Amino acid sequence: MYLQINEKDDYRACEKLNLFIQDDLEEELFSLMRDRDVAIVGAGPSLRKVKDLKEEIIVAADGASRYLESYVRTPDIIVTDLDGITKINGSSFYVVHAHGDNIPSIDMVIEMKKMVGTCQGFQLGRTKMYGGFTDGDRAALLALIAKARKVSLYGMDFDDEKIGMYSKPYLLDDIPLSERKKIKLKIAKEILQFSGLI
Ligand SMILES: Nc1ncnc2c1ncn2[C@@H]1O[C@H](COP(=O)(O)OP(=O)(O)OP(=O)(O)O)[C@@H](O)[C@H]1O
Ligand SMILES: Nc1nc2c(c(=O)[nH]1)N=C(CO)CN2
Ligand SMILES: [Mg+2]
Repeated sequence: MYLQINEKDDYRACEKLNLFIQDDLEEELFSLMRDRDVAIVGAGPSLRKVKDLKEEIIVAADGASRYLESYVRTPDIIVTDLDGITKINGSSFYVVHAHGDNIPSIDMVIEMKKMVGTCQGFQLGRTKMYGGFTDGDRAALLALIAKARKVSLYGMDFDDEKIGMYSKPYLLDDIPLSERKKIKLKIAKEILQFSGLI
């Protein structure tokens, strides 16, 4: 089993996302995290143990944003490939990742007040590439690049046998890891180890 990522589709996705980007808000995004204590929150099963966060800035990885909005506080930043969220809130800064498997969902960015777009393999126009693979490790690298004072991880369960229920809007409970998700989490773990964050 491998991920079967289609480079041409990734390119098309990046082209589409770039068409939606009017202003380059990268500096505004970085300034939210610079010299701040930043919490990066993933959607692993341990997310439901997060009751409050002391960090000044909360960055949610995709589906984790739905839990945080309901039970903790609205994330300052949401890093998403658009399949973990169902609606756009008016206050978070969105970092949207385009790839070959989310091309139709890219339309959702129209509603976002503040957005930076990222792609993989190609950097076109105003899109960015900060490194990383899954929304969680991409969010963590973003905080490092933005020069956060301290980066703390929550809801990141790379060795768990389960995918957390907040990973997708249609899940009602944690579910066993699929082969595809296992590979994705292995890549994410290696990136975070290489970055010295775990
Ligand atoms: N056991 C886990 N289950 C789900 N997410 C996890 C787990 N452990 C860590 N995470 C992190 O939480 C992040 C958010 O989860 P989510 O499933 O919404 O991510 P995603 O990157 O959008 O994945 P997908 O490829 O399924 O869209 C992941 O990107 C991953 O980095
Ligand atoms: N084409 C494609 N690219 C990706 C995908 C995916 O499902 N398809 N998932 C990712 C991590 O969540 C990162 N990149
Ligand atoms: Mg997702």
